[in-house]
Amino acid sequence: MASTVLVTGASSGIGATYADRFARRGHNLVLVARNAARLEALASRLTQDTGVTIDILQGDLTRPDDLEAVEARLREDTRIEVLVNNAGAALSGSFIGQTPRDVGRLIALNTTAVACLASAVAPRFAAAGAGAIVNVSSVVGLAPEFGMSVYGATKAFVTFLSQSLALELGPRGVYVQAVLPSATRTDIWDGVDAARLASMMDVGTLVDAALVGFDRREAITLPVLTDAARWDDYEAARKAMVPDFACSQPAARYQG
Ligand SMILES: NC(=O)C1=CN([C@@H]2O[C@H](COP(=O)(O)OP(=O)(O)OC[C@H]3O[C@@H](n4cnc5c(N)ncnc54)[C@H](OP(=O)(O)O)[C@@H]3O)[C@@H](O)[C@H]2O)C=CC1
Ligand SMILES: N[C@@H](C=O)C(=O)O
Repeated sequence: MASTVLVTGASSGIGATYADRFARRGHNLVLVARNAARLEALASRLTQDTGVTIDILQGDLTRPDDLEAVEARLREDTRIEVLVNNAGAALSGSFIGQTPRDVGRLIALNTTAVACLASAVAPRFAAAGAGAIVNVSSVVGLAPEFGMSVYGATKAFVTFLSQSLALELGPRGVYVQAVLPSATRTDIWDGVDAARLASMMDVGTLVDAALVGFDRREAITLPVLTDAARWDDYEAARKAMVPDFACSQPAARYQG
Protein backbone atom coordinates (compact mmCIF):
# COMPACT_ATOMS: atom_id res chain seq x y z
CA MET A 1 0.00 0.00 0.00
CA ALA A 2 1.36 3.47 -0.92
CA SER A 3 2.31 5.69 1.98
CA THR A 4 0.55 8.90 2.96
CA VAL A 5 2.01 12.35 2.28
CA LEU A 6 1.12 15.34 4.46
CA VAL A 7 1.40 18.63 2.54
CA THR A 8 1.15 22.00 4.28
CA GLY A 9 -0.01 24.98 2.26
CA ALA A 10 -1.84 22.62 -0.07
CA SER A 11 -4.69 24.97 -0.97
CA SER A 12 -2.78 26.67 -3.80
CA GLY A 13 0.43 27.02 -5.77
CA ILE A 14 3.38 24.78 -5.02
CA GLY A 15 1.62 22.82 -2.24
CA ALA A 16 -1.46 22.09 -4.37
CA THR A 17 0.86 20.92 -7.15
CA TYR A 18 2.80 18.62 -4.79
CA ALA A 19 -0.58 17.20 -3.74
CA ASP A 20 -1.50 16.61 -7.37
CA ARG A 21 1.81 14.92 -8.20
CA PHE A 22 1.88 12.66 -5.11
CA ALA A 23 -1.76 11.66 -5.69
CA ARG A 24 -0.88 10.71 -9.28
CA ARG A 25 1.94 8.56 -7.85
CA GLY A 26 -0.71 6.72 -5.83
CA HIS A 27 -0.10 8.25 -2.39
CA ASN A 28 -2.92 9.06 0.00
CA LEU A 29 -2.80 12.64 1.26
CA VAL A 30 -3.37 14.83 4.29
CA LEU A 31 -3.82 18.42 3.14
CA VAL A 32 -3.25 21.37 5.49
CA ALA A 33 -4.10 25.07 4.98
CA ARG A 34 -6.55 27.71 6.22
CA ASN A 35 -8.87 27.80 3.20
CA ALA A 36 -11.07 24.71 3.67
CA ALA A 37 -13.14 25.35 0.54
CA ARG A 38 -10.04 25.31 -1.68
CA LEU A 39 -8.72 22.17 0.06
CA GLU A 40 -12.06 20.41 -0.42
CA ALA A 41 -12.22 21.36 -4.10
CA LEU A 42 -8.67 20.02 -4.65
CA ALA A 43 -9.39 16.86 -2.64
CA SER A 44 -12.55 16.10 -4.56
CA ARG A 45 -10.81 16.62 -7.95
CA LEU A 46 -7.84 14.44 -6.97
CA THR A 47 -9.99 11.70 -5.46
CA GLN A 48 -12.05 11.58 -8.62
CA ASP A 49 -8.96 11.55 -10.88
CA THR A 50 -6.76 9.15 -8.90
CA GLY A 51 -8.89 7.26 -6.34
CA VAL A 52 -6.53 8.08 -3.46
CA THR A 53 -7.84 8.84 0.04
CA ILE A 54 -7.51 12.46 1.12
CA ASP A 55 -8.01 13.99 4.57
CA ILE A 56 -8.23 17.69 5.22
CA LEU A 57 -6.76 19.37 8.28
CA GLN A 58 -7.94 22.95 8.18
CA GLY A 59 -5.78 25.23 10.29
CA ASP A 60 -3.67 28.34 10.59
CA LEU A 61 -0.10 27.27 11.29
CA THR A 62 0.65 30.53 13.10
CA ARG A 63 -1.95 29.59 15.76
CA PRO A 64 -0.48 27.34 18.47
CA ASP A 65 -3.61 25.12 18.78
CA ASP A 66 -3.82 24.52 15.04
CA LEU A 67 -0.08 23.85 14.80
CA GLU A 68 -0.31 21.36 17.68
CA ALA A 69 -3.14 19.51 15.90
CA VAL A 70 -0.94 19.00 12.83
CA GLU A 71 2.01 17.98 15.03
CA ALA A 72 -0.20 15.38 16.75
CA ARG A 73 -1.32 13.97 13.40
CA LEU A 74 2.32 13.68 12.27
CA ARG A 75 3.35 12.03 15.53
CA GLU A 76 0.48 9.52 15.70
CA ASP A 77 -0.49 8.62 12.14
CA THR A 78 2.06 5.97 11.18
CA ARG A 79 0.73 5.87 7.61
CA ILE A 80 2.33 9.30 7.00
CA GLU A 81 5.80 8.68 5.56
CA VAL A 82 6.42 12.02 3.83
CA LEU A 83 6.06 15.55 5.23
CA VAL A 84 6.07 18.39 2.68
CA ASN A 85 6.73 21.52 4.74
CA ASN A 86 5.57 24.00 2.13
CA ALA A 87 3.18 26.53 3.70
CA GLY A 88 4.73 29.97 3.64
CA ALA A 89 4.18 33.60 2.85
CA ALA A 90 6.30 36.45 1.52
CA LEU A 91 6.91 39.92 2.92
CA SER A 92 8.21 42.46 0.45
CA GLY A 93 9.21 46.08 0.91
CA SER A 94 11.90 47.58 3.08
CA PHE A 95 12.57 46.32 6.61
CA ILE A 96 11.77 49.75 8.08
CA GLY A 97 8.40 49.67 6.28
CA GLN A 98 7.44 46.44 8.06
CA THR A 99 5.92 46.25 11.53
CA PRO A 100 7.05 43.95 14.34
CA ARG A 101 3.69 42.14 13.95
CA ASP A 102 4.30 41.52 10.19
CA VAL A 103 7.78 40.25 10.99
CA GLY A 104 6.60 38.03 13.86
CA ARG A 105 3.79 36.48 11.79
CA LEU A 106 6.14 35.70 8.92
CA ILE A 107 8.69 34.07 11.21
CA ALA A 108 5.94 32.03 12.92
CA LEU A 109 4.75 30.61 9.60
CA ASN A 110 7.97 30.31 7.62
CA THR A 111 10.26 29.05 10.39
CA THR A 112 8.52 28.08 13.66
CA ALA A 113 5.86 25.96 11.98
CA VAL A 114 8.41 24.30 9.68
CA ALA A 115 10.72 23.38 12.58
CA CYS A 116 7.88 22.25 14.88
CA LEU A 117 6.34 19.97 12.24
CA ALA A 118 9.73 18.45 11.45
CA SER A 119 10.33 18.03 15.18
CA ALA A 120 6.99 16.28 15.64
CA VAL A 121 7.64 13.69 12.96
CA ALA A 122 11.43 13.17 13.02
CA PRO A 123 11.60 10.88 16.10
CA ARG A 124 8.97 8.53 14.60
CA PHE A 125 10.72 8.48 11.20
CA ALA A 126 14.12 7.87 12.86
CA ALA A 127 12.70 5.01 14.94
CA ALA A 128 11.22 3.47 11.78
CA GLY A 129 14.45 4.03 9.85
CA ALA A 130 12.41 5.54 6.99
CA GLY A 131 10.49 8.62 5.94
CA ALA A 132 11.12 11.89 4.14
CA ILE A 133 10.91 15.55 5.07
CA VAL A 134 10.73 18.03 2.17
CA ASN A 135 11.24 21.65 3.19
CA VAL A 136 10.33 24.33 0.66
CA SER A 137 12.93 27.08 1.01
CA SER A 138 13.87 29.71 -1.61
CA VAL A 139 16.84 31.08 -3.54
CA VAL A 140 16.07 34.32 -1.70
CA GLY A 141 17.62 32.72 1.39
CA LEU A 142 20.97 32.79 -0.45
CA ALA A 143 20.68 36.35 -1.74
CA PRO A 144 20.46 39.29 0.70
CA GLU A 145 20.92 41.40 -2.46
CA PHE A 146 17.28 40.72 -3.35
CA GLY A 147 16.21 43.03 -0.52
CA MET A 148 13.66 40.72 1.12
CA SER A 149 15.41 40.77 4.49
CA VAL A 150 13.10 38.88 6.83
CA TYR A 151 11.64 36.60 4.16
CA GLY A 152 15.16 35.72 3.00
CA ALA A 153 16.25 35.13 6.59
CA THR A 154 13.36 32.71 7.13
CA LYS A 155 14.40 30.79 4.03
CA ALA A 156 18.07 30.75 5.10
CA PHE A 157 16.75 29.16 8.32
CA VAL A 158 14.84 26.53 6.33
CA THR A 159 17.89 25.65 4.23
CA PHE A 160 20.18 25.47 7.28
CA LEU A 161 17.65 23.37 9.22
CA SER A 162 17.33 21.00 6.27
CA GLN A 163 21.09 20.59 5.91
CA SER A 164 21.53 19.94 9.64
CA LEU A 165 18.63 17.49 9.74
CA ALA A 166 20.03 15.68 6.70
CA LEU A 167 23.31 15.21 8.60
CA GLU A 168 21.56 13.93 11.74
CA LEU A 169 18.73 11.92 10.22
CA GLY A 170 20.27 10.69 6.97
CA PRO A 171 22.33 8.00 8.73
CA ARG A 172 19.11 6.88 10.45
CA GLY A 173 17.33 6.25 7.18
CA VAL A 174 15.38 9.51 6.98
CA TYR A 175 15.67 11.58 3.80
CA VAL A 176 15.62 15.38 4.17
CA GLN A 177 15.42 17.64 1.12
CA ALA A 178 15.53 21.43 0.87
CA VAL A 179 13.92 22.73 -2.31
CA LEU A 180 15.03 26.21 -3.35
CA PRO A 181 12.64 27.56 -5.99
CA SER A 182 13.21 30.86 -7.73
CA ALA A 183 10.28 33.08 -8.78
CA THR A 184 7.40 30.75 -9.61
CA ARG A 185 3.95 31.81 -10.83
CA THR A 186 1.62 31.36 -7.82
CA ASP A 187 -0.75 33.39 -5.63
CA ILE A 188 2.21 34.47 -3.48
CA TRP A 189 2.81 37.10 -6.18
CA ASP A 190 -0.72 38.56 -5.89
CA GLY A 191 -0.69 42.12 -7.20
CA VAL A 192 2.42 41.71 -9.33
CA ASP A 193 2.02 42.90 -12.92
CA ALA A 194 1.25 40.46 -15.74
CA ALA A 195 4.56 40.94 -17.56
CA ARG A 196 6.58 40.03 -14.45
CA LEU A 197 4.28 37.04 -13.80
CA ALA A 198 4.70 35.82 -17.36
CA SER A 199 8.48 35.68 -16.91
CA MET A 200 8.26 33.36 -13.89
CA MET A 201 8.61 29.59 -13.78
CA ASP A 202 5.44 27.55 -14.22
CA VAL A 203 4.46 25.87 -10.94
CA GLY A 204 4.10 22.41 -12.50
CA THR A 205 7.57 22.70 -14.01
CA LEU A 206 8.99 23.67 -10.61
CA VAL A 207 7.40 20.80 -8.69
CA ASP A 208 8.30 18.24 -11.37
CA ALA A 209 11.94 19.39 -11.15
CA ALA A 210 11.82 19.25 -7.34
CA LEU A 211 10.52 15.68 -7.59
CA VAL A 212 13.45 14.71 -9.84
CA GLY A 213 15.67 15.86 -6.95
CA PHE A 214 13.44 13.96 -4.48
CA ASP A 215 13.71 10.73 -6.46
CA ARG A 216 17.50 11.15 -6.60
CA ARG A 217 17.54 11.78 -2.84
CA GLU A 218 19.30 15.14 -3.27
CA ALA A 219 19.85 17.12 -0.06
CA ILE A 220 19.54 20.44 -1.88
CA THR A 221 17.46 20.89 -5.00
CA LEU A 222 18.01 24.22 -6.74
CA PRO A 223 16.14 23.83 -10.03
CA VAL A 224 17.40 26.99 -11.78
CA LEU A 225 21.08 26.46 -11.01
CA THR A 226 22.55 25.81 -14.45
CA ASP A 227 25.94 24.57 -13.24
CA ALA A 228 25.55 22.17 -10.29
CA ALA A 229 29.29 22.44 -9.56
CA ARG A 230 28.69 26.02 -8.33
CA TRP A 231 26.77 24.68 -5.32
CA ASP A 232 29.55 22.18 -4.63
CA ASP A 233 32.13 25.03 -4.78
CA TYR A 234 29.99 27.14 -2.42
CA GLU A 235 29.75 24.27 0.06
CA ALA A 236 33.47 23.52 -0.24
CA ALA A 237 34.30 27.19 0.55
CA ARG A 238 32.05 27.09 3.61
CA LYS A 239 33.43 23.79 4.85
CA ALA A 240 37.01 25.07 4.43
CA MET A 241 36.27 27.65 7.16
CA VAL A 242 34.84 25.15 9.64
CA PRO A 243 38.17 24.05 11.22
CA ASP A 244 38.86 27.71 12.15
CA PHE A 245 35.59 27.79 14.16
CA ALA A 246 37.28 25.59 16.79
CA CYS A 247 40.17 28.04 17.32
CA SER A 248 40.50 29.55 20.79
CA GLN A 249 42.35 32.68 19.65
CA PRO A 250 41.24 35.49 17.34
CA ALA A 251 42.96 35.66 13.96
CA ALA A 252 46.12 37.75 13.72
CA ARG A 253 44.27 40.73 12.20
CA TYR A 254 42.26 41.14 15.44
CA GLN A 255 45.28 41.04 17.72
CA GLY A 256 46.91 44.35 18.70
N1 LIG B 1 6.14 31.24 -5.72
C1 LIG B 1 7.44 31.57 -5.58
O1 LIG B 1 7.98 32.37 -6.35
C2 LIG B 1 8.25 30.93 -4.53
C3 LIG B 1 7.68 30.32 -3.43
N2 LIG B 1 8.46 29.77 -2.46
C4 LIG B 1 7.88 29.15 -1.28
O2 LIG B 1 6.95 28.17 -1.69
C5 LIG B 1 6.00 27.95 -0.65
C6 LIG B 1 4.60 27.92 -1.26
O3 LIG B 1 4.34 29.19 -1.79
P1 LIG B 1 3.47 29.43 -3.12
O4 LIG B 1 2.84 28.18 -3.55
O5 LIG B 1 4.32 30.18 -4.06
O6 LIG B 1 2.40 30.47 -2.57
P2 LIG B 1 0.83 30.39 -2.39
O7 LIG B 1 0.45 31.71 -1.82
O8 LIG B 1 0.19 29.96 -3.66
O9 LIG B 1 0.65 29.24 -1.33
C7 LIG B 1 0.92 29.41 0.03
C8 LIG B 1 0.23 28.28 0.77
O10 LIG B 1 0.50 28.44 2.16
C9 LIG B 1 -0.74 28.44 2.86
N3 LIG B 1 -0.67 29.30 4.04
C10 LIG B 1 -0.40 30.63 4.07
N4 LIG B 1 -0.49 31.09 5.31
C11 LIG B 1 -0.83 30.02 6.10
C12 LIG B 1 -1.07 29.85 7.48
N5 LIG B 1 -1.00 30.89 8.33
N6 LIG B 1 -1.39 28.62 7.94
C13 LIG B 1 -1.49 27.57 7.09
N7 LIG B 1 -1.25 27.68 5.76
C14 LIG B 1 -0.94 28.88 5.28
C15 LIG B 1 -1.76 28.97 1.86
O11 LIG B 1 -3.06 28.49 2.16
P3 LIG B 1 -4.23 29.27 2.92
O12 LIG B 1 -4.18 30.70 2.46
O13 LIG B 1 -5.43 28.51 2.52
O14 LIG B 1 -3.90 29.10 4.35
C16 LIG B 1 -1.27 28.32 0.58
O15 LIG B 1 -1.78 27.02 0.47
C17 LIG B 1 6.23 29.05 0.37
O16 LIG B 1 6.98 28.52 1.46
C18 LIG B 1 7.07 30.06 -0.39
O17 LIG B 1 7.89 30.85 0.44
C19 LIG B 1 9.83 29.77 -2.56
C20 LIG B 1 10.43 30.36 -3.62
C21 LIG B 1 9.70 30.96 -4.70
N1 LIG C 1 8.31 33.76 -2.66
C1 LIG C 1 9.20 34.43 -3.51
C2 LIG C 1 9.37 35.81 -3.07
O1 LIG C 1 8.44 36.49 -2.77
C3 LIG C 1 10.55 33.80 -3.61
O2 LIG C 1 10.98 33.11 -2.66
O3 LIG C 1 11.17 33.98 -4.67
